[in-house]
Amino acid sequence: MAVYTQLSAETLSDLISHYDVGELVSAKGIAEGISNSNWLVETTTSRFILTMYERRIDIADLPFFLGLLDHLSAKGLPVPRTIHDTSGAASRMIDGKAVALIEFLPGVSIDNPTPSQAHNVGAVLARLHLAADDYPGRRTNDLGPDTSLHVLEQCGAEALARIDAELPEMLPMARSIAADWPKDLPRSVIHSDLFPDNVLMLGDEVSGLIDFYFACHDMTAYDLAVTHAAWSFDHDGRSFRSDIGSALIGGYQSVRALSVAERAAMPILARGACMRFISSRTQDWIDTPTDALVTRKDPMDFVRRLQFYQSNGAELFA
Ligand SMILES: Nc1ncnc2c1ncn2[C@@H]1O[C@H](COP(=O)(O)OP(=O)(O)O)[C@@H](O)[C@H]1O
Ligand SMILES: N[C@@H](CCOP(=O)(O)O)C(=O)O
Repeated sequence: MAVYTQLSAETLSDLISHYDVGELVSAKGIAEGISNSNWLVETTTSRFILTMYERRIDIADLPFFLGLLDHLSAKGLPVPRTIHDTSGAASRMIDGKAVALIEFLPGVSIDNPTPSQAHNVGAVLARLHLAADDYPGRRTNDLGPDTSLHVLEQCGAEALARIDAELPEMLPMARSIAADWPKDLPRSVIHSDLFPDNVLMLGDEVSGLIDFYFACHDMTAYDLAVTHAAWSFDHDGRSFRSDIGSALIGGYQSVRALSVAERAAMPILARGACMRFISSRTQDWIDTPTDALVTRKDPMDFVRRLQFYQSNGAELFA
């Protein structure tokens, strides 16, 4: 579940009265997601998503995230635009927490993509990179390979072994990824968390890209590597779907060709992408009480993916 905060009907009505969107009809908490509280809000004029920012988001970054939604949406990407309140503000505060109202987009998240769907996800990711290139906002990636290494070192080998006997093996791996991380590849604003649950689809078409709250400036090929790792395996990372991986990269390259250097870097970028999710999931695993109303995500799902890339990355991206 992801409704961390209960909002009364009066609070919601009062909030909606600050926007030019009609009157509140209903607000339903959305179970999906783990970081923020989300409600599907219906007013007398339309449907919206109301997000309350709860965890991992520095409120100072909100103008970057919300401005990016409007920038990409204005360029024709399937990205929700933000609804500004009657004073022109893209976010408001409720009891010390920031909230934003954004456009509701149709579509469903896909668990088992077809190659055609994966192709279209790859293509829209490349369009996103091209469209974001002139976005004036700046935000550095604070979840790069040095952070992954630091997080795992802070947890320590003993705590890692308590989660899984194989997890401590990720410490030397994280060191080598951080040491060899490429630096001179093309950059833009990247989504950096384009998992299936952050893509809405209608049939084969991508109808929505959501959850830009890890977006930052970084290497575009790294974003493709994150997306490849998130889409091309079954749920627990035990089996690789080569048709999906190829379709994703083919779709990306139908819009933006990878350079020779980007292609050569894909194996380490894919390992680094896995390490980023191993480290955040490990940290959450340790920090989240077992009785919390949030389902913890297993870091081992991405250890298996990383091991796959370690063994097969060179041929896979050749
Ligand atoms: N603009 C949108 N249009 C339609 N549904 C949305 C939109 N934004 C979020 N959702 C729904 O809310 C859920 C959680 O949103 P998300 O931004 O992924 O939350 P979290 O940051 O907590 O992971 C999504 O899985 C989707 O069902
Ligand atoms: N995609 C990440 C988790 C990030 O959480 P989100 O709900 O904000 O997308 C993972 O799978 O570890």
